Amino acid sequence: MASVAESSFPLLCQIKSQRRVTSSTLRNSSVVRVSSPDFASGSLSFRARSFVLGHRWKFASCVEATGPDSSKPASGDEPEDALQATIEKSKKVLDMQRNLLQQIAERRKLVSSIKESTPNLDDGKVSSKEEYDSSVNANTDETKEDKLDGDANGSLSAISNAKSSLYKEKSKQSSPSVKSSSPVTAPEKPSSVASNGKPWSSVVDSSLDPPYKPSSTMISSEKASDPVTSPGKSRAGAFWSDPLPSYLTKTPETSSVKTEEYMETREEKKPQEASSETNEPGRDEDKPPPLAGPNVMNVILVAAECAPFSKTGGLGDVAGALPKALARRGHRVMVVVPRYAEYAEAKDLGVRKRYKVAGQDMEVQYFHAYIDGVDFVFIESPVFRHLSNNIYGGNRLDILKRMVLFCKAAVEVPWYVPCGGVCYGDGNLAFIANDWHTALLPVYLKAYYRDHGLMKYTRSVLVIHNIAHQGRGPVEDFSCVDLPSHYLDIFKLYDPVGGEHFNIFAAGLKSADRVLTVSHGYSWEVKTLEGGWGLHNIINENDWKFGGIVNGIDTKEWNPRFDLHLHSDEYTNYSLETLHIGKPQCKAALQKELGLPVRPDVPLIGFIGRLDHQKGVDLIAEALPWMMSQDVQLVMLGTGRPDLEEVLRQMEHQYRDKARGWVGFSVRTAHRITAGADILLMPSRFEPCGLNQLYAMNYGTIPVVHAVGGLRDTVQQFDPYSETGLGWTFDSAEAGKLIHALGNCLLTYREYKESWEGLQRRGMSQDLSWDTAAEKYEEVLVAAKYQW
Ligand SMILES: Nc1ncnc2c1ncn2[C@@H]1O[C@H](COP(=O)(O)OP(=O)(O)O[C@H]2O[C@H](CO)[C@@H](O)[C@H](O)[C@H]2O)[C@@H](O)[C@H]1O
Repeated sequence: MASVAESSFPLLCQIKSQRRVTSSTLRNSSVVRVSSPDFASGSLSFRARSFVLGHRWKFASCVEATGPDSSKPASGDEPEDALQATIEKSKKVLDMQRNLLQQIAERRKLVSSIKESTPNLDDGKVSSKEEYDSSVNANTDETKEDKLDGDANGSLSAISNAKSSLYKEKSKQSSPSVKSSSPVTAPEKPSSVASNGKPWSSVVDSSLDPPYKPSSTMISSEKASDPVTSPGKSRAGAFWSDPLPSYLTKTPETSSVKTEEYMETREEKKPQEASSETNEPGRDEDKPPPLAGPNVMNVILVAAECAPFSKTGGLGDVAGALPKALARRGHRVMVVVPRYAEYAEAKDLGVRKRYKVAGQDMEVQYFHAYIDGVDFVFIESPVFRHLSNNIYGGNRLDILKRMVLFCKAAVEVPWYVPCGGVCYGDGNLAFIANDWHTALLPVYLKAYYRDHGLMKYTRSVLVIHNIAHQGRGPVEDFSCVDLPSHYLDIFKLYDPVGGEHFNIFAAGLKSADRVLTVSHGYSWEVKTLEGGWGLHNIINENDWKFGGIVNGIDTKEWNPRFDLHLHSDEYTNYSLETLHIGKPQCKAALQKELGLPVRPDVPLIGFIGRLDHQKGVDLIAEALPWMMSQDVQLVMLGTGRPDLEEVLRQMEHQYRDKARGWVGFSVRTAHRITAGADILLMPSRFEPCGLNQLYAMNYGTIPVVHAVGGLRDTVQQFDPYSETGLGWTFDSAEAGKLIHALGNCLLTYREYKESWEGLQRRGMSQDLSWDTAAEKYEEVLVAAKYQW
């Protein structure tokens, strides 16, 4: 075992000898590390008590040490000086006492936060299991195959159906008329061609933040299906392209899964009224969040993508923003990401290392940039080069090898990469791995180090952004991951159709010290047969270390006040105070840019996202005839499945006067749609968190969403009677439900202007920043740190 690890990791031997020298230093350097064997076996409350008692003892010693000194001869000549000295000493004692009391209070807070972040340690686990069992039992009269639905990519529509009978829409408005409205008289002649005369739907723009150049990016639909030019699609299934087992690809009739418990876990939003200056979005930039104090840790987030350097979707956004929020709390934070391209900010650190991947020697280099308080470390290797637009592309084994190399190099970054001249080291350190791509990291941490008594104080947290993608393959793939043979078992997962297979996410979930997902709703869903995509049993077995934290947003990047993409082409920045002027200006600019009639009165509906089954694009397609019969405009931006890209092209072709389909990946266009649209549609079949609805609300754009996963956590249904809520929700992934919700939304837009403005203001007034979520991450990291 050791020989496998040591042959692959020369560092291992090196560290072993170094550790003998440094372990005591490291132990002492940890702010609040509990390293004694007594503490390790003790309960949290015991640790807390011991800490407090320890301080009491110290305090007693202090009092003794600072008490009257009998060894000093009494001097009758200087009674005042002696008195003064005693007073000074007493003051010092009081100060120390105050300090200690404060520390004790902080300790208590820490202990209670640890307890709160491990609510399922005892009884929670049981209730959760019961919840799960009851959900499964509720379906016993259906076969597994009857319950699940999917397309070739294994997307699952069961969740939405499961919720359908349970979440009663609170709509109090009349259903929309589905009759065609009279044709719109356009003040300006609509045009479905871009300035170069090409149709918008044929534009493929796959650069991260590109200037729009339609003429040079025109491609045929065949080319659009090429993973090289369709980054979003490749993420959805290019790696594990083998079809998912049929138990994940059947449709449930209905499901009677109980959601009461789920509803309880949902955090209600408490939107504030948005009249004051201080409520403006972006204000939180001025007010740093509270510092982590004694909880300060070294944190290394490892992800396959990180905005703005590399991005195919929400994972990139999270990897770009969460670390900054953690750094703002005072943690030392690093992001490790592959170097897919040359990034001007990143400099070669001159460190070279070699790793064996499936028997092949591979060299990596490390590039570094320090931005917004965060160390960004880019791992350079020929296997990552030029993959910016195809991060998850290539054949299964190629991608597997890339991720093996990446995780092997990333787990050693704290030893080799001197950021600001100093390596992070392994004391007081936590890794945050993300999705299956980096799920090998917790396994390597364990197999190569902790099993050998190394990196004992390093913890790993694995975050599930989308459980539908798992790193599946045949069992033989185990030979590529370079682990001792007894590790094979944790990768094996039984599949009713394909039998036993190799599953990277399964191994990561078992090995990580903590597991998180990106919303409360999704944390419930992944424990169910329908939402767990075959991993629900593992998650339920590890419920004690599992939780959900709703994503935040980068309020610098996605803020109408500062948005750089609104600086040109007649767009403008705006805030709550200038919403009346700024948003209509952005809408007009968007209509103009898209070649749609510039009409302030027509509701402009947007959609942004990967074109796949998850995002419910087919539901929009089904609802399209009704939508196009209304006096509305629609713009859809996305890339992915060729058939759905074709839907966008067809839509634009058929409804040239009111619809635009932008096939491609354009960050700038995403920002402009978010600012210029009145309504954002998100009919996702499942949505672990969803960021676009959060961005939309921050821009005064009203979300209409399928109430599932994070969408349900974050979009509270509008109630016209109490004038509360943030948008419209519908309870099952059906076109009819979407039409109903959108119809109510359109009615409010047209007839109830004040209600509409209230919705906008409530949305914009929320604190959607990462600061709140970062504090919760911190609690989980601290809990992991004290977990033995
Ligand atoms: N064609 C295009 N052009 C430009 N930008 C585009 C685009 N298509 C998508 N985007 C952008 O990509 C991001 C997508 O965010 P989502 O939350 O919808 O992510 P996704 O499903 O990829 O991620 C998963 O991870 C995230 C993060 O945890 C979860 O929120 C989510 O539910 C889960 O499915 C947004 O910033 C969006 O603007």
